[in-house]
Amino acid sequence: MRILANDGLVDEAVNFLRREGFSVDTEKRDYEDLLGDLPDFDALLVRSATKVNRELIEAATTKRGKLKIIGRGGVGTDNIDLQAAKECGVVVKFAPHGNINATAEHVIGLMFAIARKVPFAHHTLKSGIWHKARFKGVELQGKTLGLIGCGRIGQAVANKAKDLDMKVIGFDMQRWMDSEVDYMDSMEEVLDHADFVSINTGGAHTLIREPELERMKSSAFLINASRGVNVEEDALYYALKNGRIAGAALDCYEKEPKREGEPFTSKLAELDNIVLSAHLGASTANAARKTGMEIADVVSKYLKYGDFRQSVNVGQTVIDEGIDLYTIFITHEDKPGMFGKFGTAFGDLGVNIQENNSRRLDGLAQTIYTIQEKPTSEMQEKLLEIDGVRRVVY
Ligand SMILES: NC(=O)c1ccc[n+]([C@@H]2O[C@H](COP(=O)([O-])OP(=O)(O)OC[C@H]3O[C@@H](n4cnc5c(N)ncnc54)[C@H](O)[C@@H]3O)[C@@H](O)[C@H]2O)c1
Ligand SMILES: O=C(O)[C@H](O)COP(=O)(O)O
Repeated sequence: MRILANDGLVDEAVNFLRREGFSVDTEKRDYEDLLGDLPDFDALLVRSATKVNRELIEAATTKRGKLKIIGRGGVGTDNIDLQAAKECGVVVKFAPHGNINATAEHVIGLMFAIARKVPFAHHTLKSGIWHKARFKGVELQGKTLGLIGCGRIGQAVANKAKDLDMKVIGFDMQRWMDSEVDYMDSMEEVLDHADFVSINTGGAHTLIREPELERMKSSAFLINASRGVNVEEDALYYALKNGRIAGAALDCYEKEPKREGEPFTSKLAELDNIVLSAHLGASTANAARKTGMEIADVVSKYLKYGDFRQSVNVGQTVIDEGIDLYTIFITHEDKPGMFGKFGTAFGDLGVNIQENNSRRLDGLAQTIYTIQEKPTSEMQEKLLEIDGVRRVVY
């Protein structure tokens, strides 16, 4: 099977996939080339740069199109049309663990950068001018960090901030046990009290507009290493220009260039109370290795064994399907044709099969069918009539 890694993949992951028997192509394709080439690949691996829209997915899944899975080497899947993939029978998986620390460290780094004005001091010294009084900063110790979104990355930021003697408050609809976060009941409460606000929700919603910026302390800093869309850039521009808030540090933007070396334009860059980085949260060798290995592993497992774990557009397990399910256990001879007969028996009884799992016993097989109807004695008898079936229980 063929895998296209369109946004790069560490050598270790490429080698792993080759050892697993896949052929791996890492040559980056632009959109037009992808449209033509993708139908010949079984899997597409991307980071955030490649936009995988409906047109591309449909083109790759027409009758002869082979695309079966899209793997996102990272967390955010907002660059992939998950619904189109679902409609076309393409599973999307992600690899959310490898870049937690890298991103959390970047958030803390951005907080220091904006609080101590390091980039501005660096810039003036590089241009040959000594400024000391102008770059008086603030310390993080004793300040309140307010997290909007307290998931994997938010929690990691909270732990690091605690080690810096910060107070950590946060808002999330889901609360982690044993968290360093002092949970608030609303985002507004966080905005009211925080000296540093860090967005870590991801997703496609705009959370910070003018009213939210108005609520923040005038001495507060906003950090966004989540997604550009989470903060309305126009509103942020005016809040920074008018001194409504003290500063901001951004890693993500409403519009991001797709390729290395492309121009970046934003009026935010005119301001001198903002620090900008080019979506660098996950850009460490460690994160690339961990994330690359993670996505290679879960994509390989889908193609080789039909394993749905770490899927984001379909249930990872039957439990996630959200419907009433029942199990029926069949011990049978391990020979060809058995599953066809089981399928026919269930079909004749009008029973919809959700999933079946099977393991070899000594000379026999143990199969569990997960079905959408409650098992009955009629079902049991019909299955027992099949030649080679030893036992049926439910
Ligand atoms: N800058 C980077 O390079 C970089 C790297 C990795 C991840 N990210 C971004 O960080 C995001 C978070 O990653 P994660 O692994 O922590 O994801 P996660 O799913 O573990 O955490 C996100 C949390 O945000 C919460 N949330 C969602 N909407 C919310 C809202 N309106 N208000 C409050 N909470 C809300 C969710 O309940 C969840 O707990 C990713 O989705 C991605 O967009 C950026
Ligand atoms: O969602 C993510 O994992 C981050 O935004 C990282 O994106 P990248 O892999 O393109 O650096």
